[in-house]
Amino acid sequence: AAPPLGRLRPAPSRGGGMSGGGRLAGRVCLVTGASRGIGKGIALQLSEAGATVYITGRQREPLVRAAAEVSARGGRCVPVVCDSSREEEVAALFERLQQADGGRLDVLVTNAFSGINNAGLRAGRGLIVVISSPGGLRYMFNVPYGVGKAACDRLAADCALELRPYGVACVTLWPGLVRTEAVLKEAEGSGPWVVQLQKMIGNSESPEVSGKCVVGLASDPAIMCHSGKVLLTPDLARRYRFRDVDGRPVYNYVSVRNILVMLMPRLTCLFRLIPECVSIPKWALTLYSSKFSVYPPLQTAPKPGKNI
Ligand SMILES: NC(=O)c1ccc[n+]([C@@H]2O[C@H](COP(=O)([O-])OP(=O)(O)OC[C@H]3O[C@@H](n4cnc5c(N)ncnc54)[C@H](O)[C@@H]3O)[C@@H](O)[C@H]2O)c1
Repeated sequence: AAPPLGRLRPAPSRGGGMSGGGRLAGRVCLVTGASRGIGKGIALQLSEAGATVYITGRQREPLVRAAAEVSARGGRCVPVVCDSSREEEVAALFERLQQADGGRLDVLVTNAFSGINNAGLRAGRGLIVVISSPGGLRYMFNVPYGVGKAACDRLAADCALELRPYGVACVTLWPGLVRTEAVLKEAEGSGPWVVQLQKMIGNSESPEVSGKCVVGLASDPAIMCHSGKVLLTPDLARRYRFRDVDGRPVYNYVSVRNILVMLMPRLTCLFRLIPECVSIPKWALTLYSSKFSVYPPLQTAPKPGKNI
């Protein structure tokens, strides 16, 4: 329903704050669902790189608060109240972009998520980054979560094919466990799942890691080589040579060593001999989720859990 947006093209630089000198100066970006969590982390990093960042959310107050934090990083931030599951609100958002920035949109990050699929399954033009998760590979949390993530991954792959002739890249980003406000609150609870979550939080990433990934992709001259792929935050951290905002390396959640340590913590000393950079090959991950292979011996699905 959205009117077509401007194609990826070199942009004139805009004045104001750091936007004259940042890596993404003059770029116009839109991040859906950015009043908190990963969306806000991405908006913060895009702003720090000097971009104009439109952020959306359903409630004005938290969105305006987030916009103030995002602008403080140097770029221009425009908060727009918009429920991504409502067609008419999405159309109005794109209409506004069409008017305000001459219809240009360089980077679209579809992040808005509320456990329902019609919030995350829309697309536009430009560099499109769809935020998804390994829940797209196999059962995680509950049925709508997996269906939504698998659909997001497929949306990005198929859009990449159709948009390639226009020079527009479309990728999926899988963060690891992210220390969002919601995850930290969940970890304050109790129960076996919470105990497991608390252990995993030590190896989690900040919401700005996804932002650094998006900035890296938006500045990558070879971006078309990645179009259509599922990209993992630890892989992009290595490719674009960045660390988390606290200076720690981004945890490699597909590292053979890290997975073995998680499964058999008593043998940690032994597994430490395996270099962390040795990851499970992507083809093996694909086989793990193959629709034609026997599903792992789960007699019953675990009790449906909360989404992350
Ligand atoms: N947190 C993690 O550890 C983690 C890991 C991997 C992937 N992910 C994925 O990243 C995405 C973002 O997750 P998060 O943890 O930041 O979630 P979150 O709940 O912290 O934030 C979601 C944001 O989207 C907004 N939103 C929800 N529905 C919306 C709608 N209809 N219209 C507009 N905005 C809407 C919310 O207001 C909020 O700002 C999700 O797709 C999630 O599955 C999260």
